[in-house]
Amino acid sequence: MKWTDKSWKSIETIYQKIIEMHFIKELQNGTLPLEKFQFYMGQDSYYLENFARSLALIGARAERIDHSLDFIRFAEGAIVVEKALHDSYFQEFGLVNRGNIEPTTHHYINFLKSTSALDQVEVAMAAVLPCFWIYQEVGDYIYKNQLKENNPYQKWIDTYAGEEFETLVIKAKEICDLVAENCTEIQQQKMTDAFVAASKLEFMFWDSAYRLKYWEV
Ligand SMILES: Cc1ncc(CO)c(N)n1
Repeated sequence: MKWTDKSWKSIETIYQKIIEMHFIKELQNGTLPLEKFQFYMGQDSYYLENFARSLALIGARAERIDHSLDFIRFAEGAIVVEKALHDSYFQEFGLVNRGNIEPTTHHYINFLKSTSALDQVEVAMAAVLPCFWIYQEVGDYIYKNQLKENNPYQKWIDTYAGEEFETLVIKAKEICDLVAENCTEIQQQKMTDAFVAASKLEFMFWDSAYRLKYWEV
């Protein structure tokens, strides 16, 4: 079985929980309170910036030069999406600035950066894969199950349900499968562990936005 198939099986229950989340359901039918989306956007701006830094690090560390190019392009893509948040979405949704880095974002971006810097590069590739794959699955899921026209969050949904994003996800999955073939069982398990940890953090990222989870002290 491919590493990606095996690893998706191990996050199937996390994925099911994600699509049942209040945040996702309300994003889907357009009833998500603005304040929660604003919190999410501000945090996502920090997330995307640091996701891009992690992707660039992986690009620098990849064994194969074509994989370096792919990851450098992924990094560029994340910066372009972050720029779109700042240049248009912030204004459209009435966000003045992105605020501070709140606890879950802090956890997630530091997990990505430390994994990308210090762990085996194949493990780092596995750690960033849920950022692509879960968003594509969730984007497609929302797109197919929309309940309402004139959803204020439509543009956000289209970003991740589109073909352009799908192409990136296919590439990121292919690279993980390819590099996993040259890994030992133990190394492959470490890849899966990183994939599972990032998937849990994806859940927490939406959950924290729904709860407006700020630092308490
Ligand atoms: C938290 C999070 N994960 C993944 C993506 C998609 O790259 C995003 N925009 N935000």
